[in-house]
Amino acid sequence: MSRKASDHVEYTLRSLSNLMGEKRRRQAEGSAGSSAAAAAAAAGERSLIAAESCSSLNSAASGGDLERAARRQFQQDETPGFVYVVSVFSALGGFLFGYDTGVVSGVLLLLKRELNLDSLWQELIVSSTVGAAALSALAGGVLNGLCGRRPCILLASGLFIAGAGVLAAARDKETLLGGRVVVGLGIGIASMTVPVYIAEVAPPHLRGRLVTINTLFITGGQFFASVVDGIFSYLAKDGWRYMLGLSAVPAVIQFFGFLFLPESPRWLIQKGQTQRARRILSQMRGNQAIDEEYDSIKNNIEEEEKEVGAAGPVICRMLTYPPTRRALIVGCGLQMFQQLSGINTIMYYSATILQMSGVEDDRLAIWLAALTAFINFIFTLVGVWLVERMGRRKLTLGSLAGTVVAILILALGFLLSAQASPRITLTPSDPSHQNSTCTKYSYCHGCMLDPDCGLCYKFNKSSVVESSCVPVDKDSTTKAAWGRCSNETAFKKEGLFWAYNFCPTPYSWTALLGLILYLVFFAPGMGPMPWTVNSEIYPLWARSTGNACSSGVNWVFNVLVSLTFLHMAEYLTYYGAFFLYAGLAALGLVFIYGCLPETKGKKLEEIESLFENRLCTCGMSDSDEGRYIEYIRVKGSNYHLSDNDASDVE
Ligand SMILES: O[C@H]1[C@H](O)[C@@H](O)[C@H](O)[C@@H](O)[C@H]1O
Repeated sequence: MSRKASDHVEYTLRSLSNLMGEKRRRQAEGSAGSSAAAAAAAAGERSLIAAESCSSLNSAASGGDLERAARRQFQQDETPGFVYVVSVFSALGGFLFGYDTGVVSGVLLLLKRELNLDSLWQELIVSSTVGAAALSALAGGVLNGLCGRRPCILLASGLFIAGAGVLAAARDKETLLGGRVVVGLGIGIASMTVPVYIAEVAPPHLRGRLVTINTLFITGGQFFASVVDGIFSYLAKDGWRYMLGLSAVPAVIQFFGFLFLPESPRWLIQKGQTQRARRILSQMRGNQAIDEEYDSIKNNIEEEEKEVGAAGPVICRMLTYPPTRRALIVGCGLQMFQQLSGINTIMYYSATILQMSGVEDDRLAIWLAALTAFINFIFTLVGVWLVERMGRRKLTLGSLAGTVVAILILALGFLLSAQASPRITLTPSDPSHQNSTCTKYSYCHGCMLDPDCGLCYKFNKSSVVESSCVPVDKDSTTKAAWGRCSNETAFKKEGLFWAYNFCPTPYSWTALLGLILYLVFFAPGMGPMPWTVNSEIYPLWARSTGNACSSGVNWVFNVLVSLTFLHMAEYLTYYGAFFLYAGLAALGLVFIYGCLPETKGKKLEEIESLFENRLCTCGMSDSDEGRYIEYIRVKGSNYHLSDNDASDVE
């Protein structure tokens, strides 16, 4: 269709679920209102359905090209590049979230020697950031509601810049701890604000994809951090300053970018700044008329205020109003199960899993850990591609089902390795004459689970011989504290090997296979969907608070899982811990199957209706009532544009 011709085309969007909602509302008012009104609504609905089938037939018979051209034009009109620019600038918050949480493992390798950090301080430096993120994500809800999304993103990037400065210049561990807390505060605010902001500026057919880009930036940040860790690990002195300071660069870009970028139009409408909201909305929608969207946001806000009232703290109103209570349960449940599936222990533990499968060199293990982060990143990209094709529900279910299988393979790998664990044949005596626990183990498996010990051994063909369990060096896990394996260059020359945290067995590849499968399945769905779904399931008045709570839940479970993993591994062994994660992930699968409705393609204002009925409907709500039908009218004829399928309208 030529540009000139398209100028005369009139586009109309209709939503059947709006009409359904209206009908339901009228029915609820049934006894008070007249039955004629309900009949009229039903008649309207029937005629619309009739129009749908007629127009489908019509278009199938004659208007294929015209329809396709109209779709294309419609989409072009709907999505100006500005929406992408705004989304990418906000997603830099996700990048910083990923970078600052990911970079710390490389930092610690260098720092613990330079500043003499004991394990308590190392733990403090890692968990203080995650703990601060949990607190600020919760506080971010109030800030978002009061000041808007834009000031919160600016605040987060300001905190990232300040934190990076403090960390790069730190002279002692206390300053470092302070810097990590500041960065954590930034991460928490960014993690809850960015998805909300993107969801509020994006058009419905692109919303899932654009919000998922934020998670792509998170995993991109984690990957970039692992590469930076690899590069600067060669710089023993001050390398960690560069690792930590580098995050200031994207933070400064985001801060200055956001000085020129707009506030969310939905938040502005809620605050009564309607002129500004209209201006920004038309900037975001290009040539497309914004009246319908504007009216629908405004009506929704007014209706919500009538239904829920404006008195009392938002969280209390959310908990007493069934649809938002249900949405909150789904949102927090998703975030909880994301963390309980063990993603961060997999990421943290990847170097060891890789070592188990035969990678002996420490440096190589760091680079292979970067490869793990890369797989996580690339498969999140697959999620960006799939989210508008498969929808959130199918993608999350498929992803979690695959994740459960992958964790089982991983656990099985550890189990087989434990069973095939080599016997310890030598018990050398401690030169300091102190009784070390290490020499008491008779199998490698016990030695591996003790964080103070490692295995020194030789290979005869492919079996382990002359093995001894001895204390690990306090400064470097790559060698023993004393004995045959205490001098790295000498023991390698003698054909000896040192295994810390793993046992050399023929089954190690099973764990490696489990690790790769885990990331392939987890990254496209369970990684991004909890963030994406949370950004869309709450009505405007509850959106900041809902996202604050669910992000808080994510961070709290993140701390819980990472802090308990090593203890769990000690008490339950590694395979026990992974069988437990598999069980928790399977529980999550049941929860998601029962409770997660499909939100693809729906306007934010329509999603609330998905939670109007009882919570666990096993996805039924996306079948009939929730059907979202868009129409375009081309020169007076109705063309059926999409029926729950935004994929073919790009
Ligand atoms: O969605 C993200 C992503 O999957 C990251 O890789 C993970 O580290 C985060 O904890 C999670 O929230």
